[in-house]
Amino acid sequence: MRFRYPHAVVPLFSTMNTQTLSNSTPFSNLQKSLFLQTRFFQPKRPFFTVFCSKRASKFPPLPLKTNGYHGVSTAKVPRPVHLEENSMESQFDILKKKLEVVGMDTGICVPGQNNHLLCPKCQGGDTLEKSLSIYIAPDGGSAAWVCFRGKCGWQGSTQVFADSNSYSKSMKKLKPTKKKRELKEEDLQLEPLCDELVGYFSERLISKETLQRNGVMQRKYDDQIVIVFTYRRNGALISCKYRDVNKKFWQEADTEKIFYGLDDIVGESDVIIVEGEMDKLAMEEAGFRNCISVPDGAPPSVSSKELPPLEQDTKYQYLWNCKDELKKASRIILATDGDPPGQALSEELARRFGKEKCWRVRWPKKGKSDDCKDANEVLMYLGPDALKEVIENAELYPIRGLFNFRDYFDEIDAYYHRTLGYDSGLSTGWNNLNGLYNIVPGELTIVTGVPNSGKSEWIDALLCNLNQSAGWKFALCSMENKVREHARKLLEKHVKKPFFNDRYAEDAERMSLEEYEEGKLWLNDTFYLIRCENDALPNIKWVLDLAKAAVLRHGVRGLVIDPYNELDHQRPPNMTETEYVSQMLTLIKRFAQHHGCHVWFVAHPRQLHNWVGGPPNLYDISGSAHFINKCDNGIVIHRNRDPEAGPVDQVQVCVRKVRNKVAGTIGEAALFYNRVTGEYSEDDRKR
Ligand SMILES: Nc1ncnc2c1ncn2[C@@H]1O[C@H](COP(=O)(O)OP(=O)(O)OP(=O)(O)O)[C@@H](O)[C@H]1O
Repeated sequence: MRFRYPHAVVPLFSTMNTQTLSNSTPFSNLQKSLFLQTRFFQPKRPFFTVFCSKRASKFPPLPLKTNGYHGVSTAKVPRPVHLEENSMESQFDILKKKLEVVGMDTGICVPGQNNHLLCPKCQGGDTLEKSLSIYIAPDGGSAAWVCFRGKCGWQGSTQVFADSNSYSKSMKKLKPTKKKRELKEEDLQLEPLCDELVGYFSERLISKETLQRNGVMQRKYDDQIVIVFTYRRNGALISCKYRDVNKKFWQEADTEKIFYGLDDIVGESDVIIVEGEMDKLAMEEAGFRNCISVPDGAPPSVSSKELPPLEQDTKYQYLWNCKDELKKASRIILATDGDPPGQALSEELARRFGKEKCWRVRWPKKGKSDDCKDANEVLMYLGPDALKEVIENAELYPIRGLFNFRDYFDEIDAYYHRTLGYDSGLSTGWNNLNGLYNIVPGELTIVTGVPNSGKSEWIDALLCNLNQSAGWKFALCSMENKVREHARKLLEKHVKKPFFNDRYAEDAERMSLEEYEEGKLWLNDTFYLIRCENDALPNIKWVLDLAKAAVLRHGVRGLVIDPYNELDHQRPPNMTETEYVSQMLTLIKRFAQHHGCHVWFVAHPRQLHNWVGGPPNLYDISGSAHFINKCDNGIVIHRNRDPEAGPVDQVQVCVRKVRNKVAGTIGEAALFYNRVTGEYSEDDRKR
């Protein structure tokens, strides 16, 4: 069926659903039944058929665009190369001729201002009112007009040349002069709903009482009948929205856009907002009168732009022009459609109301898989109690960056059921450290100790253990190690044999060539080196960028930065070292958490005066107390160098800070260092 809009109304350009009734309701035979009833009104035409345009004019038919007349002048009229001084007059003459063709008496018209004429469409009604306001551009090249009579509302525009500059100017000029029409019910010839329409609503579970209380009417256009939703403020008619059998909507032109049902929310603290009049009526059936509907549907998507100033927020003026009615509203329940445009509308409304004031609903399932899409569907498929439940169970509108624990329940469940992996930490491989220190992905461990205490050796041994037990791979940024020496140390730990048969190997058997070759493959597969090839010092950002690449490309689970003082510290002159360290550790922690990568960061203690050989304190780390403040774990590696105090190969692993009690606690454990292979063991007999 073809559908045409009358002159006095404008189609809704929103994404409002235009499905046919038969598609959108469970009463598939409804449309058919309505058609069968057509004889009641017009024997030969279907009831609710297309809506005719206004009665034929005495003027020749004009090609209509949705907003009125455009066609006459938009034909491709060749534009003169240039216009002479007196061209304005000639343009204006052409324009006047065009306007006369559509019945305007332009004798008194003056360019550059609004002129008031008798409307050729409605002839000014009984009072012969000069209701047509026509603005003619100062250069006489274009005109735009509107009839302010409620019953007419004819509007249009024309221009002398298709690409006339003055055209857009005159259109703009007309806009502010468009005053909102005051509707009179008697002019619109609204009628109470006929029994058939009441029946149609009752099939959608909307009662006659609800229809009457909400002023739902009907209107005849020649031989057509459509539903009329009356938009009122303080009881006065502000606008009308029409709906035909095909679920096509249009509105009275040049009327103020307001929420439907506005009077129902005056003084209410809870306000429900829906996306259509039917939903507003459905809410009433579920016991909620404090509900309003937006007047013109939903946008296709959320705007990526900043909110415009109020006066430029044209699409949402209906939200700004009811501040009084919304004065008491402290809770806005957004119950727009469940489809993407409906959700975009919710977001746009929430942006304007303030998300902290907003709630949202979840539409329940109507069948095995499909969700209800709006309030009327819930009413029809599940009944009023279900709709009531939907509103009562409205949840807080999400605010970016503000969460509740429910948002994380999946993750917390996985933590509880230990399916996340290594949440209590991965064992270091030394049983006597199990209660003290375990490796949790995404944490930062600071390792310190006096020079030569074995910090680097112990970390290397730890990495070998983690690789052996869990297959973890690592990125190494070890500035003090030559690559070949670092390879030797790691291979010795892996093969458990010395690299050379040198003095340090004592009488231990050297690793064989096969063991060495196998070891090389393991080395290559397990460690990724972050090094500045030009002898420059790496800065932390550079290191973390490469570590990120190692995570993404090779799946590394750990990063070693050894040591802090070998990084290139580009500390700005106005920044203290404390501030600098704080920022650097924030970067490292962010990297660790984001990539679930454990970071070991080696930092030296400052020069200790009066040092008597004991392990240093974490607060002794050179640079800043932030090392201990910001890390998740703090470990001091210390070894005995006094033969009289005990075995000199004994190493103390002093766990001085553990933030996560699941992963360990403060304490100390002793390990024994095997000088030949670089291995550490908890049992001195294994040396
Ligand atoms: N418990 C130990 N007994 C004997 N020698 C050890 C022990 N621990 C480490 N070493 C030796 O000390 C040397 C330095 O070890 P390592 O590089 O791990 O120390 P470090 O604390 O990292 O030193 P620096 O702070 O200078 O970087 C190595 O030659 C290593 O073999």
